Amino acid sequence: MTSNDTLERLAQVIESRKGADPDASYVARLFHKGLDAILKKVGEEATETVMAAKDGDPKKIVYEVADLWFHSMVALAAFDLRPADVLAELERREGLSGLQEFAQRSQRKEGAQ
Ligand SMILES: N=c1c2ncn([C@@H]3O[C@H](COP(=O)(O)OP(=O)(O)OP(=O)(O)O)[C@@H](O)[C@H]3O)c2ncn1[C@@H]1O[C@H](COP(=O)(O)O)[C@@H](O)[C@H]1O
Repeated sequence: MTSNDTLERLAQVIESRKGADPDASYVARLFHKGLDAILKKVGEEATETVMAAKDGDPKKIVYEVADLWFHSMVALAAFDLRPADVLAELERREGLSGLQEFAQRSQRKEGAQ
């Protein structure tokens, strides 16, 4: 079993919660509350990840990043996007140095001016 399978399985569960009973499911409740509530959770979990990293406790960091990934996946689902879309973008970037990509972006900006 690969980690891609885990993400895809979770994405399917998240998708199945659209329109489900908000009293029976946390994800259904988030969808029911709407995009602002979902994005608020993403922001909170990002902050909690930073705090865990500042504490330097590896277990806490993994726990908070799991919360962040999970809520980010709910946000993706709100836009009918899937983990495969993000993985495809990461694959596209594979082997392209961040510095190289930044230089290309700067050149494009200069060309546009
Ligand atoms: N991976 C998760 C997952 N990660 C975190 N959470 C929930 O996210 C909620 C918010 O987390 P917070 O850190 O904000 O905790 P909190 O309870 O608000 O409390 P504080 O941290 O503020 O003190 C908690 O209730 C967690 O249980 C999750 N809820 C669901 N899933 C997955 O989603 C599936 C569907 O869940 P349901 O829709 O509830 O059936 C589950 O089977 C899981 O696989």
